[in-house]
Amino acid sequence: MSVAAPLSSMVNTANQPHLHCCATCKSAVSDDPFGHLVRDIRQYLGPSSGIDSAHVDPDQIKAIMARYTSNPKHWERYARADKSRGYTRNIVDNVNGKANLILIVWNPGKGSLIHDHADAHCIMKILKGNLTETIYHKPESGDTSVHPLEVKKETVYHPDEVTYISDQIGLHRVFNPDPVEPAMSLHLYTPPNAAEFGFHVYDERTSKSSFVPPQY
Ligand SMILES: N[C@@H](CS(=O)O)C(=O)O
Ligand SMILES: [Fe+2]
Repeated sequence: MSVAAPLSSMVNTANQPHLHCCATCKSAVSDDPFGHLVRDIRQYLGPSSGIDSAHVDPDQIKAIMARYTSNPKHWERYARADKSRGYTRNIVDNVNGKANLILIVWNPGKGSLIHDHADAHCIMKILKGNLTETIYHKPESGDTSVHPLEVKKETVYHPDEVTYISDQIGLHRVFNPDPVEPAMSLHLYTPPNAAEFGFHVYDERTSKSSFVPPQY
């Protein structure tokens, strides 16, 4: 009488993607942790396109981003760099129109201008290298007096750390302090206001703001 061999002895699984159960969505997923992160964000923000930032809990998105462990193999296909710019924004997903998920490559020694976030949530996770974030107090609306922006906080973030900013917290500037190596970070903006309506940059010495229209 023959006895059925266990499945594992009959199938060579060495080159197959490993399948396991997704703890969040309870379905089988292949071993694609970055894809899984994107799916978890999509699932949290929901499949419909009704947008209301007040209904989004940034701590939930921070937690989703925090439980992903960065590995360049997962996301290097998005990490396009342009040496002629300070940093390059690569769109990963539009989360059903509810957000922009963007992988930024920061050239060595380069950073963003001081900016607001167009009344949206911004969650940032470091994927590679270190990034310095300087947060500034946002001038009162209607305050046209000329004075330097006041620094609220400066922090150096390391791989896999996650941080959050909104216009309620302040303005910020992000900078790659490494003189040689690029740094990478993942940013989620929800709702995608800056891309749709524009945002403001600020002069550090005068606090004067300038509107930056959406870039198409
Ligand atoms: N919010 C900036 C990047 S950063 O400085 O956080 C942008 O999307 O261009
Ligand atoms: Fe920002």
